[in-house]
Amino acid sequence: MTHDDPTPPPSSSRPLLEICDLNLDFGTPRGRIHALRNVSLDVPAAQVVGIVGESGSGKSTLAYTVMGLLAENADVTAGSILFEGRDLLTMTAQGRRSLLGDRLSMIFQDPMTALNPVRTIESQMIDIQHHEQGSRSEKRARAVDMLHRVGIPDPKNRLGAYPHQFSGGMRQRVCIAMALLVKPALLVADEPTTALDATLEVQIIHLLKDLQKEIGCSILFVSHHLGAVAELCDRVAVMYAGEVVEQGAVRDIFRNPAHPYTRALLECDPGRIRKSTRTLPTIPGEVPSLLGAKVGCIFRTRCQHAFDRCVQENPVEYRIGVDQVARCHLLGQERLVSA
Ligand SMILES: Nc1ncnc2c1ncn2[C@@H]1O[C@H](COP(=O)(O)OP(=O)(O)OP(=O)(O)O)[C@@H](O)[C@H]1O
Repeated sequence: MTHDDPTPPPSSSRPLLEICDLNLDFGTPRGRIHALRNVSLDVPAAQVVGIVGESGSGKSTLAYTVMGLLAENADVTAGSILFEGRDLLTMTAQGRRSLLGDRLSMIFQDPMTALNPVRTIESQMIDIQHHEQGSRSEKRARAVDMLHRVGIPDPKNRLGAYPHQFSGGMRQRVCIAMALLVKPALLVADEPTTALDATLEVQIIHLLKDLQKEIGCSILFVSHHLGAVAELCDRVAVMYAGEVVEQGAVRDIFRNPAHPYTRALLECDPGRIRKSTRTLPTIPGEVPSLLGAKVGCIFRTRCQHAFDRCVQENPVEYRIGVDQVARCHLLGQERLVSA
């Protein structure tokens, strides 16, 4: 990550999505919750980037911020989110609307969040193509083709059905079909398999992988499931209490985790790198309150290696090898890597 590099990279090598030093608070009667702190993350073109971390670490907040679907009490206090070089945070509402459902689309944990229960799948799949050229019958044919590709049996006849007439797994397939029908550059997927049973999860992950390759889009994939991330993603960012503590190539991080939090997550998950669908097990201790300012390492209260510096200073990002960075004082202390 070289966000402070004064020379911008050539546009062809520029990541599709560049999240730089993003800070977001939620105003609450108890005070301000710092849900995202100095989050920097790139999503390269045609790659899948996973976001993992325990519940409450800020994964969904990050995904929703990219999509501009923020709660009323949310306040972005600093940072930028560049999508194809344009800042989504300062863009006009009209500019953002023109991207949604065209260059940017989303799938949710609960398919009913995306589907209108009182309209047929056909009308929703035709509507979502409002940016696309073509007659209604051409759009209908594209919808049938996409439903077929996501594995909906007898798609021509199923077009006239309402969402409640599909099972949970089939509804999520319909949502994937809708999200990919417009051939987005970026698909944001917020725990799309969490509500499904293990067999369905594996099927949906394979489906996403195949379609991502075929369409050539990027995916920002939020998940609790390390196995799903290992299966689908090229890169992964590990979040803890609103911060990205480690990120890099999936293979490097799963083989050689550098941050004690990443290690703890992986050590607790015997199915790692295999096709596990386990949820993240608990690590001893509790996630700290996100209220108020923080000094020092956010993970120190649960870290068995914590020392004085972890209390006094926020860790900087250390580079490990070519494509892996982590925020941990141990990495500087042991002089394993260069800052
Ligand atoms: N509208 C809101 N108002 C106040 N706090 C919020 C709001 N939305 C989220 N939070 C808080 O922000 C923090 C991050 O939540 P978020 O849902 O992004 O975490 P997550 O990692 O996606 O968790 P999960 O895996 O359980 O969905 C949590 O402490 C959560 O309680």
